[in-house]
Amino acid sequence: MISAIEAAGLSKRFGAWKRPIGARGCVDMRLRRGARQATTAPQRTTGLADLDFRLPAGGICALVGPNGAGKSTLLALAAGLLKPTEGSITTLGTTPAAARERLAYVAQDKPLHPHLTVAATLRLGRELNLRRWDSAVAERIVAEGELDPGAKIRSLSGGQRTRVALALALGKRPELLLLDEPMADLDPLARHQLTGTLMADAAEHGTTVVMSSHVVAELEGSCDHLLLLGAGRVRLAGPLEDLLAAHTLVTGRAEDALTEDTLAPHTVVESRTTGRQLTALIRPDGPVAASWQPTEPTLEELVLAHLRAPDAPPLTLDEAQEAAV
Ligand SMILES: Nc1ncnc2c1ncn2[C@@H]1O[C@H](COP(=O)(O)OP(=O)(O)OP(=O)(O)O)[C@@H](O)[C@H]1O
Repeated sequence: MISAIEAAGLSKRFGAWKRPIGARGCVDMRLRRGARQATTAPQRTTGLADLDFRLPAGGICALVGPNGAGKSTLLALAAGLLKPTEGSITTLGTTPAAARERLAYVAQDKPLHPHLTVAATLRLGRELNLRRWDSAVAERIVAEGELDPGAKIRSLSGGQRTRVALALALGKRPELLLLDEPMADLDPLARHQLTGTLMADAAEHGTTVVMSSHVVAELEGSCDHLLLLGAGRVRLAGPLEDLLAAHTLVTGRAEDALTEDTLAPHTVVESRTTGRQLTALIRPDGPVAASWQPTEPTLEELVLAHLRAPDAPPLTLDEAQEAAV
């Protein structure tokens, strides 16, 4: 089965040259001459470190993680706007550059031509994608936001620009849609309505959608794959149903837990004590002791527990690997 995205040993580091800063905040030439070694040492920031994962085609993948986790970096690599430092990434079974016509990418800052009108922006979208353009969906998204087709992009609010950017992306009728926090500046009603349009359209056309978001509760019920990044690494990856089933949220009396240590056989992702109650997210290894009340976590509980416990062991559930076992 073809993968929407496949990463093998994928790393991305960003380089920057540190300049010595003098007392008044400007570059100090004496420091520059005296400490040549220090002035030219490259400062490397890790965007992604040794990522291995496979995202199957079809369905909606939620890409989550704390600020700086590497979500935007991964989306830009998948879109072919960045090149890996090491390892490889393929999209739709080929290089991101070769897949460019078949994918659409909406960056966090939604770059559009400010001097064009909404109608001219859509016309440009059509001209650039003559073979694939779906004017019906693009015009519907714009119309649902009651945007004036004659309005200049620069006169639109942030949320209205997002709507135009999504209209362009869906109008391209992509096989893979990469969205970087697409709903961040939409009001709750627009968010709800556009999410509905996006999901229905993706389901109808079999589009794979990868969507980064910090609003995890809103992804519940709409995504079927999860990729959780932390510090440039994969923390959780796999079909959402399987990841949820691999975890159990247990609650019990804190004293019982401490004295009996009944959670020891399991992998404890995170545990918290509130008053006399202890709640823990575990990956069970065998039956859970009867003193614990087990429930399946929600997506939000799963993600929050992993965000609170950045050192918890990672878990990747790959459909292909499981089928092979
Ligand atoms: N152009 C760049 N130059 C230098 N460092 C960069 C660049 N782009 C990203 N980084 C660094 O790479 C890391 C990952 O950044 P990235 O923007 O991918 O995170 P993110 O998960 O999208 O964060 P956020 O949730 O805040 O949008 C961060 O440490 C960031 O500082």
